[in-house]
Amino acid sequence: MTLSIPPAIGEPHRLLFAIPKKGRLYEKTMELLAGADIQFRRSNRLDICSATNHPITLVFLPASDIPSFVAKGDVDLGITGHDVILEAGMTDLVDEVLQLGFGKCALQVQVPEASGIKTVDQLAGKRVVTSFEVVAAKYFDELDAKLGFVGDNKTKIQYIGGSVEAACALGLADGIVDLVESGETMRAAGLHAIDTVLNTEAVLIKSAKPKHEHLKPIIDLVTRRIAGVIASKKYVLCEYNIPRAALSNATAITPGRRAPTISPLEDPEWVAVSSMVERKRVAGVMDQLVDIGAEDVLVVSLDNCRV
Ligand SMILES: Nc1ncnc2c1ncn2[C@@H]1O[C@H](COP(=O)(O)OP(=O)(O)OP(=O)(O)O)[C@@H](O)[C@H]1O
Ligand SMILES: O=P(O)(O)OC[C@H]1O[C@H](OP(=O)(O)OP(=O)(O)O)[C@H](O)[C@@H]1O
Ligand SMILES: [Mg+2]
Repeated sequence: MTLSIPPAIGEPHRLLFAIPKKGRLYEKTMELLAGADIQFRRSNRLDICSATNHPITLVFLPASDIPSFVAKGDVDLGITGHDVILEAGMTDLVDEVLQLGFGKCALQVQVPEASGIKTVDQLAGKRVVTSFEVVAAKYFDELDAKLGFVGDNKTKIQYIGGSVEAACALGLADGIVDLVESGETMRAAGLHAIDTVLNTEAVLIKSAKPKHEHLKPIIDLVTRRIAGVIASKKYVLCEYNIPRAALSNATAITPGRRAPTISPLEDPEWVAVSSMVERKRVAGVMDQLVDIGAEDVLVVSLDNCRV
């Protein structure tokens, strides 16, 4: 598809694409845009800029503001965390088009290791500090209801904007609800997790009721390109030679996405096979292939692809 020269910002047929302006999602989102060949030059400190090779305007926003901008159709596409969409109460108003494979972490209930609290039932009714007050309130409302806690006996949720892990040591809370990836922050604060509220990763979102129907082709193009970048990180190409007699066993090990490519070799007893394999499975796949007689097993990284 050929796209016309971009008109100026604000012209109606430019796609507005919201990008996290800082934090954990920023670097990976920049890599994704580069992989999708969305080129731009952002002036220092400016939060809006035009792509130079597509009719797209990038808007740099806090990750937590992106769901409501997209839900209202004020921007057409956005990248943010699944957790942020739930916290903003926007699940019904935005479509999560693609899971992006980064920003993976879990929202967990944590208590001081020294507290003796082992279950969320023991924490219920006490003080909980979090940046996720909506999600945490829903979680503890359900728990309080299950335990029959009402009125003053209900769990007290208090919002703070950051450094949530310090709340227990400061005497502000008996437990917290916060994100955990490696667990380093949690352990450094002397906390341990007693339950997982949700798992999250970065997602590409669009409005469930888009304002600009005529932008559908460029939305689809960007979505396909980003899907291609993600697939190229998720898969590798595995190539090997195998005796014809072992081919059916080999293709069971490497079935590919649709089907493996099988090519004849000069030696009629042998064939060459080429197949996409999930990167995280590839070491085990290579072991199995060698076990059934494969030779010259090669693994090739993908720069980009369309799936
Ligand atoms: N440790 C982490 N590992 C992976 N993803 C994370 C982690 N922390 C946050 N995220 C994801 O990134 C989203 C934005 O959080 P982040 O902390 O990067 O933004 P921020 O709080 O606006 O930035 P900052 O912490 O720099 O002020 C979260 O909602 C979550 O989806
Ligand atoms: O399990 P870990 O790998 O340690 O990651 C978890 C930490 O990452 C995020 O904090 P961030 O660094 O964004 O700082 P913030 O608390 O100021 O937002 C999150 O709020 C946790 O504190
Ligand atoms: Mg943060």
